[in-house]
Amino acid sequence: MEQKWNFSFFNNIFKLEITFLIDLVAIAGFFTYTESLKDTIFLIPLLVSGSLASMASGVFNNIYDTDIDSKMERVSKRRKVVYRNKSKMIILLIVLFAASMIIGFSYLNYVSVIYIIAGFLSYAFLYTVVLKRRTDLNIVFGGIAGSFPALAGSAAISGTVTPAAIFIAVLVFVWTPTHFWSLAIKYKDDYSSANIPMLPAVKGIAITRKYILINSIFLAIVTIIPFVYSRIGLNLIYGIASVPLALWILIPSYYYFRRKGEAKEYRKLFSYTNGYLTIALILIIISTFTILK
Ligand code: HEM
Ligand SMILES: CC(C)=CCC/C(C)=C/CC/C(C)=C/COP(=O)(O)OP(=O)(O)O
Repeated sequence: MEQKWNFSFFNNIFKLEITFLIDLVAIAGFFTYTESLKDTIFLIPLLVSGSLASMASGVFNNIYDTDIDSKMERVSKRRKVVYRNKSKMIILLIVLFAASMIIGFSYLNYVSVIYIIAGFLSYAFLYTVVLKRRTDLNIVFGGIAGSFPALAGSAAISGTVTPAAIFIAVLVFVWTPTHFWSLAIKYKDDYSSANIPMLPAVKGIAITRKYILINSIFLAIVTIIPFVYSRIGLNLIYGIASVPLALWILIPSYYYFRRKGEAKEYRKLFSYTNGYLTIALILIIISTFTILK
């Protein structure tokens, strides 16, 4: 059947939905450094360079994982395209990453580009090559890939990493296990057949439900830290909103834990995690612009 070149095709190959949320992480990091709208011109090279690097890391992951992806129903369509066009994918990977570096080193502070490179390397190598096939903690440590965009955003103009950008980096790192493990419950059998040691495939769904709840409690605590620790530099807007935001992830995590939710229910919690992070990042951006310090 002829492959349709539509959004879902490009999303599959370049992991575009992940890149969009990664871009929001970088934007939030950026605005923790500057409240001046005249600096927003720097967002263009930051988002172009960061998105190209994120897409390049996704293409690397798809090329490297063709062997295991052939055993997983969820990624079977993507795998066919990548496997049949391996040399084109390698050229694409090189072009995307080179373009990212040219734009980054031409228009951004070099510290910011170093964080973009760190994000690429932590996803492409630390997670994909080193951790993914070896340990059931692969996504816990591999999750650092999503933290580097916050630091890249903060450092875009002057190379400075703000305390609030470090907070965002920590928040995304702690968010990742709830995000992915809630999805991994649905694809447990896929990961078992591909022999990938994702938590539900190794320790079972009951343990994974418990780990998700424990991680969500930890994430809820981290969410409200700026409310009680003003040195992070987020103001009352974020502080007050952080309490319902913490409940946004805590209540569904507890609800599905108690209901002993299976695959389709935990797919809902997965969607909640993306909603949670989107709202958290928007609140952080708003709070950097308001005077309620
Ligand atoms: C080690 C870390 C991570 C792992 C293992 C992971 C895994 C996944 C997987 C397997 C999917 C489903 C893709 C599909 O439907 O085929 C996904 C979707 C997604 N991830 Fe993650 N992810 C990680 C980190 C992140 C980060 C850091 C972000 C953004 C900050 C993110 C945002 C998203 C978004 C927006 C989607 C699409 C949501 C949807 O399909 O409705 N992920 N992730
Ligand atoms: C600054 C910069 C470049 C940051 C990169 C951030 C980034 C793209 C993180 C990716 C997150 C991730 C591990 C996705 C799933 O991979 P998977 O192999 O588990 O998913 P799959 O089975 O769908 O391929």
